[in-house]
Amino acid sequence: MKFTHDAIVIGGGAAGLTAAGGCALFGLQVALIEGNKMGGECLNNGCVPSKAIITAAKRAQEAREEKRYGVQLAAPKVEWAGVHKHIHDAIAHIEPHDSKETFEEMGCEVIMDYAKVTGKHTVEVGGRTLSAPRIVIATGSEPFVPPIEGLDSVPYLTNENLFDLTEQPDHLVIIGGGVIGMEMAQSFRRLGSEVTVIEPGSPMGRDDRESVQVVVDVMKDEGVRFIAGKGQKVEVSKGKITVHTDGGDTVTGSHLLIAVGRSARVSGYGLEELGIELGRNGIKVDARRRTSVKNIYAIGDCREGPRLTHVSGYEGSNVALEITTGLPTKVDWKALPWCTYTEPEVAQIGMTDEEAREKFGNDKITVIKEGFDHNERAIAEDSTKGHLKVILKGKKVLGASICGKNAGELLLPFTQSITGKSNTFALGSAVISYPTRSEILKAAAFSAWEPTVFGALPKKYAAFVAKMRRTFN
Ligand SMILES: Cc1cc2nc3c(=O)[nH]c(=O)nc-3n(C[C@H](O)[C@H](O)[C@H](O)COP(=O)(O)OP(=O)(O)OC[C@H]3O[C@@H](n4cnc5c(N)ncnc54)[C@H](O)[C@@H]3O)c2cc1C
Ligand SMILES: NC(=O)c1ccc[n+]([C@@H]2O[C@H](COP(=O)([O-])OP(=O)(O)OC[C@H]3O[C@@H](n4cnc5c(N)ncnc54)[C@H](O)[C@@H]3O)[C@@H](O)[C@H]2O)c1
Repeated sequence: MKFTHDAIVIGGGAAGLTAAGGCALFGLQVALIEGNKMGGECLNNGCVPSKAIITAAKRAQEAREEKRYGVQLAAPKVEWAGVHKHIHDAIAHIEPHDSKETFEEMGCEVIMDYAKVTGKHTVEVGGRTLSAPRIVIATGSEPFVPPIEGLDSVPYLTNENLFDLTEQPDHLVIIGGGVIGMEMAQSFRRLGSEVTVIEPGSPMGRDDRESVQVVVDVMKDEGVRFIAGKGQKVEVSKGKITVHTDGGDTVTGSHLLIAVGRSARVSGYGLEELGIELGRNGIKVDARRRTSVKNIYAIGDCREGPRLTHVSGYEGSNVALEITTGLPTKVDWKALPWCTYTEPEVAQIGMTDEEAREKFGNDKITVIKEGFDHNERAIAEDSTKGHLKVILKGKKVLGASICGKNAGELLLPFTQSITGKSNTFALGSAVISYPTRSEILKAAAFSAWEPTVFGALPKKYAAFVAKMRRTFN
């Protein structure tokens, strides 16, 4: 078969951009296909707008504590148009990093249209048939909308329209106390909306219990109301939305946000027809991110597994490396970090206390806990809420849970403790929680290695592997 490209990447979000960019920098012929907006969820409806609103909310909260440290601020006056502008300015500022032009400059052929996988090696897009030895699916996920009675006749928000609100909600009712629910609950409350969160289990269920409790207490103090239960039925009357829970509670608000998790985008573009195996919520992949059709990879939110921007980026670069070098490249989650950007932040790397005890048994695990109330910088800054917990098996670090100001920035040393690698190459390829300032360290280390990694010799080698693959598949 004569191929049009060396690799075809479907999806221009964090996962697809990293995979396509990586392959192109090694000199491969890459087609990058995006049907909607370059940058995907993170840039347009996810991390960037959510972190922008968190910033506006922090500013309002700080001003609310009018008199502090002998300094007086005026009480906050929130103008929603300004908040909306800040959110969209942040998106516009970052947009060029992910643009069609940027990726064309890197050497990709960028096609703005929806793609369909039509065979093991073929993809149809915009009336053309493209072919390549390797295809990468990076189609992402969308908000899961649960089967709640009445929901189809009630206007509701998800992360796809939340950041387009042109007026501030009087009372935002949020179904789901996961990561989105908690970050948005605190933000809207701080900006002056009444907020109620409906959550059946423990909020932010994947995180360390003690850390989550600190945040829940802070949010309750700030006026967020929590209702234990599942959203079961919703109705709208005179512009107000009422949610009934399975526990018999009722709450009426002006706006409703659904934040109960994600659905992987797996249908409507040829996967079923090709017999690619699907799991409960996403494409099934092996440790190398190969699907059941081995020359087709699936990375990022569309496959089963963790759904985070830095995870999408990590998988994208792993797959690019495997495609260009021909060497198997497995993912490793031992040192996976993540952070929820509430105030205080809740950051995690590796195992939590509970996970380690469950896996190795109570007697094998030691947990060291240090409170920020003994940290003199925290005392001077009057931000002593929270702690650091290091989870050890013997002297080996299995994980760390941090709750406190800028907790996400404190994870990096534990990446090195868990992996045992600390040189600049390791730093340049470390998985770092997104978005944190710590990423600048990785960027600098990566830049130091860039001329070597994408130098003439590796490119020659990649060209040889690509030629072999075009000949022998
Ligand atoms: C509100 C919110 C806040 C978040 N905050 C954070 C955070 O702070 N930190 C963090 O790490 N993660 C965060 N996330 C998660 C993060 O946004 C996702 O994990 C990440 O964006 C997934 O990237 P992806 O490339 O896998 O998928 P996506 O970004 O969804 O990209 C997939 C792309 O594929 C395109 N596509 C789909 N089908 C086709 C097709 N057939 N043909 C062509 N194109 C197609 C889509 O249009 C889309 O652009 C947040 C998510 C949300 C919703
Ligand atoms: N800071 C970050 O890294 C960040 C921020 C936002 C989102 N994200 C990513 O976005 C994804 C989606 O986040 P999310 O908050 O939608 O999902 P989530 O999985 O974090 O939380 C969903 C919550 O909804 C609850 N729930 C389910 N059904 C319900 C019902 N009927 N009524 C009430 N509650 C119900 C669940 O118990 C759970 O706590 C996650 O994969 C996350 O990784 C990451």
